[in-house]
Amino acid sequence: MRPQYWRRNRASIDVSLVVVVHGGGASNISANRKELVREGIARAATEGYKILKAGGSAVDAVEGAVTVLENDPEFNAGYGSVLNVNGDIEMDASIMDGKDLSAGAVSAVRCIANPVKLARLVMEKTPHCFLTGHGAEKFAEDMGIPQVPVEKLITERTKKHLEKEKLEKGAQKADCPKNSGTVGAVALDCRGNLAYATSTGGIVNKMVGRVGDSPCIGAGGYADNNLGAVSTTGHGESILKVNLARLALFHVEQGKTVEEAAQLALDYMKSKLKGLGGLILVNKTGDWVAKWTSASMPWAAVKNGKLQAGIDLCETKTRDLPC
Ligand SMILES: NC(=O)C[C@H](N)C(=O)O
Repeated sequence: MRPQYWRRNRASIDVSLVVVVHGGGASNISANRKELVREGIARAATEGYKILKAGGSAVDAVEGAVTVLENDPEFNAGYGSVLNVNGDIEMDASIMDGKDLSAGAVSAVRCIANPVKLARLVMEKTPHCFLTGHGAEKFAEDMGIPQVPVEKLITERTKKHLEKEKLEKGAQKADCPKNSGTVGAVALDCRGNLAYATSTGGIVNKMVGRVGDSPCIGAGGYADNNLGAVSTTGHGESILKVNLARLALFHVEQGKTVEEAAQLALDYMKSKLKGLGGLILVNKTGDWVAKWTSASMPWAAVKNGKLQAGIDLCETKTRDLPC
């Protein structure tokens, strides 16, 4: 008879490792930014996959991938978050472990570089799921997370973006945020665990105190080992109203393929509310999908050492990762 550990190891290598990331459902991305966005998204997926290959958990992988995107000024999360009506930053993030449905979220946080890390600490070090504003920042301080002056998270591009938005439109009313770049990741690890993380600066020119879908479990994302993991992006108010992430997984639960489930959920949001957006989804057997109804959504996925990435519809580039 084979020893016990053999079976455990077998179980761990039978599952495909999968990481999928997105860089936000958006209107068209200008040609001069496309390459930077493409590189950033591929770097994040590669980082997530590296973590999984080294034996890290799905939660480690989504946190790692999202951290890369929060640190990249091309994306609307962490450094490079869009500005609210006062020219200030208020960021939202959430994370969930599909193994036991544990979840952590923060909203309206200002002076930290990586809200996803704070969301994970909420999940692991508090009896709560969700901390907001001042309380979340106090908790960050207690956890020893360094304070970053908010000006350090603001870029020239986000300042211009706000000016342009104010000139053009006044209050934000779009069905889909313009040129946004909310980020998210989903992963399946070698133990069959699923996780998601989502992080955002929200929508440009938003009211002070506005909280979107991204930190809300079931809307901005969801993970359940029995079903799959989802991270969403797009018009936050619409995503909240249809509970987009959980809705997509409901369709998986009903026996739909990942492709069908994503399409049904996004179509419902569009037909019911004219809300546009996108999502990434991986199920428990490692099938994955990236789908959007917005004009574009940068995405990248790694499975079996192969990296695939795209920005617009009908555009997928594939390359093998060095082992
Ligand atoms: N682009 C985005 O995904 C924005 C985010 N869903 C929000 O409304 O806060």
